[in-house]
Amino acid sequence: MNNLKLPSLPDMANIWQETLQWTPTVQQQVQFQQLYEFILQGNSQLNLTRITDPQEFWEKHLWDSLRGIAPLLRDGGDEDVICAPTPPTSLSFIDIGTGAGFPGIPVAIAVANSIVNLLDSTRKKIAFLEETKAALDLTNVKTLTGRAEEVGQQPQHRQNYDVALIRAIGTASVCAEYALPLLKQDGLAVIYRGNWTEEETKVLENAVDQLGGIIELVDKFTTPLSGSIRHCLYLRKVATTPVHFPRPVGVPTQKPL
Ligand SMILES: C[S@@+](CC[C@H](N)C(=O)[O-])C[C@H]1O[C@@H](n2cnc3c(N)ncnc32)[C@H](O)[C@@H]1O
Repeated sequence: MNNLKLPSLPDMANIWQETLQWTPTVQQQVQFQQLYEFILQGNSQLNLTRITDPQEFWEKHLWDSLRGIAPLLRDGGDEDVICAPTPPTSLSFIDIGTGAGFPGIPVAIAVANSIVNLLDSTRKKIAFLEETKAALDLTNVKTLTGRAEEVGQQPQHRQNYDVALIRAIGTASVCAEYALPLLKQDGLAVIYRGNWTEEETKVLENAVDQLGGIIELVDKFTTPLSGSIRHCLYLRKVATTPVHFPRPVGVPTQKPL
């Protein structure tokens, strides 16, 4: 890494608090900044992200990653309240197709009492994430190189995770086929989307049903800086996923459910 002065992320304490009822600690802010700098520097060798402006990085990578897990963290008393990002018990997460570490790394920074597994098929990206993990001292992060279709059939990973996160990987039914086999019974898949319609929910329902899941919530929200509309889909695993899912590499995308 060189010594060039890199831009600083904006201090968004008020917006974190207003939107998630959570404010990062000084250490977490330092880790977010380190992550930003690592990605800016890594971008010169690897195509990690086109989002490099500090405000845009904050909103589209940091805030968006944590907004996806917000409903998981509700205290159950008031449905409208989103509690600080610390689940009551330690959870095991898997981020499928994590790329430069989103949403998995911000989640690992915010939710230090949980283990976050980062899965990607590109070895170079996983090598970059190993360096990031060491530099940020993220002892709760594990990395895994592989295809979701294959990992989902491996006994050490199948039915092994409480929460599967999946952002910017194909259609929602492909995401569901990658995520649901990896979940324990009652586990939750979080699919991050931009636009979403009721018609798409109806199509997805059929795919999710075949995989042993239900659509528990379609959460629509507005991003705090640019005012964009986004959605997160929350799928609950309510039955065992049939053994032939996920189908072999390439089949979920070529013949979506
Ligand atoms: C567009 S990037 C998204 C990265 C990140 N989730 C984000 O939102 O910024 C897609 C990533 O998924 C990985 N990927 C695509 N298909 C995959 C599969 N079947 N199994 C594992 N990783 C996959 C690619 O290598 C790439 O790093």
